[in-house]
Amino acid sequence: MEVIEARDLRKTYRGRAAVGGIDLAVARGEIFALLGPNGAGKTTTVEILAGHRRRDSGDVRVLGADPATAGQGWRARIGIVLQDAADAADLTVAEMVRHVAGFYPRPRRPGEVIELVGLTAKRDSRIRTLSGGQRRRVDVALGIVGRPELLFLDEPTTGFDPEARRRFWDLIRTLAGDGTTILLTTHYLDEAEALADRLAVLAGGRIVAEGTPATLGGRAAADARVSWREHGRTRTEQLADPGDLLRKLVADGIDLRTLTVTRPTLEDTYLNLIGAGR
Ligand SMILES: Nc1ncnc2c1ncn2[C@@H]1O[C@H](COP(=O)(O)OP(=O)(O)OP(=O)(O)O)[C@@H](O)[C@H]1O
Repeated sequence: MEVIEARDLRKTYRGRAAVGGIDLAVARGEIFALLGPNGAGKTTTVEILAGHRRRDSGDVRVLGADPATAGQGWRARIGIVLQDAADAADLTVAEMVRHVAGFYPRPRRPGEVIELVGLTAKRDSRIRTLSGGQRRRVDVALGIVGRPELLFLDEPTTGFDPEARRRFWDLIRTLAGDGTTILLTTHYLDEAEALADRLAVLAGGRIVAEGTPATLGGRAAADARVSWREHGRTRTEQLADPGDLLRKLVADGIDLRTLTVTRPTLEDTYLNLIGAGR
């Protein structure tokens, strides 16, 4: 059974469609990424699926229940890291994590969670004294402390330094490996590529493409771009199968240190899709 199922999900704000009829299916243990430009409808979608916002129409099942009417027992099974996380004022990291752990029937140990997000050295610091990236790590800690079956992450790594981001990726992979289902939004294409089993690109409230990072938008079948230096000039050719050209270049004795063969990056593909979606 799918952990998240949505059919023809719609939400309008003052006559403007923020989500204009999307279908989603996410299986248990899957990491699913929602990509899309600012205002595409990602947060609205996540908030509806997490039971934080009412939809106008569409069929939605999340962990077997309708998020619009599901109760406390259902809420205890999900974890949420939203964009505008709560302001924790005067509590320390450890106090806050312990406090939130108290809402769940089977929480992780607060010390373990603080360690997982790399905040052990800051456990007794007041949250308001932390840097932006450190506060975001507290948000992630609060999202996972309840040992959720399903975790919603809305731009979770904004403000993370590169090391914290890699550490977060490892954490997400470990959680998914243990069977946690994860729906995340991100503007970092490398993050989507590193983490997502599948992803969907939203533009203007609609899904314009869906697939794996390797196949999205026909990426796997895209032409290769071959570039090399010859007679002091850079030459470039784009072609489906570069085999013959490469053999010829080798036979011609070109300087192989100048040779590159590339396919469109996920970012190239994404930008193409967004352009096409407008
Ligand atoms: N509470 C609200 N009232 C009115 N309009 C809203 C509200 N929340 C979102 N919108 C509008 O709905 C559209 C989708 O917003 P949403 O926040 O879902 O986009 P997003 O893809 O998450 O963007 P971002 O990448 O900037 O976070 C936008 O045009 C936004 O202005």
